[in-house]
Amino acid sequence: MQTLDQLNVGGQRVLVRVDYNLPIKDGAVQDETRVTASVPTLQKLLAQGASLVLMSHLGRPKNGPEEKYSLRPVAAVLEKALGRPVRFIGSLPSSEETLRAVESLKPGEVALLENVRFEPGEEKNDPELSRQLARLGDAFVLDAFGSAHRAHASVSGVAGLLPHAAGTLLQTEVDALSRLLENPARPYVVIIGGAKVSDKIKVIENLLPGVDRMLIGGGMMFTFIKAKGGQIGGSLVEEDQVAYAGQLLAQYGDKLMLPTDAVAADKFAADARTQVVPADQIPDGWMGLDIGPDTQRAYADALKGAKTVFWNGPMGVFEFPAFAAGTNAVAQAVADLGQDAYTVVGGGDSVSAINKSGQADRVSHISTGGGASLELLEGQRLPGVEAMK
Ligand SMILES: Nc1ncnc2c1ncn2[C@@H]1O[C@H](COP(=O)(O)OP(=O)(O)O)[C@@H](O)[C@H]1O
Ligand SMILES: O=C(OP(=O)(O)O)[C@H](O)COP(=O)(O)O
Repeated sequence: MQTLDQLNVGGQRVLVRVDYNLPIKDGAVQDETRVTASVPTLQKLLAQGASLVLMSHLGRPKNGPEEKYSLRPVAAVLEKALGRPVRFIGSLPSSEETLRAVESLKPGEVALLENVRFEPGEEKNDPELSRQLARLGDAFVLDAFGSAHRAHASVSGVAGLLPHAAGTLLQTEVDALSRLLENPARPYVVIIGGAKVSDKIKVIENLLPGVDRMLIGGGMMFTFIKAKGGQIGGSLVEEDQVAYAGQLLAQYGDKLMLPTDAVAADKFAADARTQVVPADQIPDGWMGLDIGPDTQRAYADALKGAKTVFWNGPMGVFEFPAFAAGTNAVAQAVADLGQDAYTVVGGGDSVSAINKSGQADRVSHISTGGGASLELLEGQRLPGVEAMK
């Protein structure tokens, strides 16, 4: 990839794609890792006398602008992390209003644009949107490792239209994850959970041949349990992928570990009634929101002695304390491996969870990308990385 040193940005306006898709609850940012991780790149560009136009997505808005997906709360977080004012530009990134606003930036000034996914062309990688975004800078820097697997206008589309380079976060992440690709020390254990089941179940097949064990938790578990004929009540499931999950179990059953028990809830809420049940016997009207105590012990045992670990996706709905025990138990087991293992935890919510558990300092690498890391680990070329070559 081209590096920042290969760009001469003094006096220029630099368009920077960051990943500020932060976990936000009731308007409050829950975890700032993705912002603080971007600061070295931003400081480096500012030190060279550039002005900065930052763009990111937040969540998955489907119908244009919506207040709950606004990046406005992130501007204050960035201001604090950067120690200088940040101008939030609330108009659509492609609009003339945004162009006029960024044209008035002076060297050393920083602007944050509104959510690029409010633009219908963003996820379609619409060339017209890429052209409009390219007007906002003299050069383009990609530092959004967490989005590098998306061939979207603000990630790869705009790169072809401006002199470009990878930011230091993107570079550091690719280097840290490459260690997992090149002869990982064994046993190598991968843990997958979370809620983005349809995205992430696809990478499991390509990861399985290279790992010694894969532990499944979170919302991911129920598609597998259903494939085994289990009863999953109202739990998260990807019906289209049940047959595929069955094939994976038939081929790799010896490597794949599934939960034996789960914490079931009578509603998706912090104050739900709960009960621990066998993971394949979730009653009708109930949903599985965490792995149970037997599974926590079994997963901690499976992690003992591991020399390489990659974890993406919380084991349960850790945002509610009643469903955080599974995630915390796995965080503890990964952290307890200490210096004897190379341990990587990645993903917006997974990082938020390990920070909350107090174990973050004890893992080798905290990655800002979940899906991006998984795609890199299964050997795929990431559109963002390719665009920076
Ligand atoms: N059993 C479950 N049912 C529904 N959602 C779950 C379950 N377990 C975990 N989750 C949710 O998964 C989300 C994180 O998933 P994901 O985005 O895939 O992870 P990451 O951001 O770390 O890549 C969390 O918000 C968590 O509440
Ligand atoms: O949070 C992200 O991915 P992750 O949950 O896999 O870490 C990235 O910002 C990508 O978001 P997307 O999966 O909606 O494209």
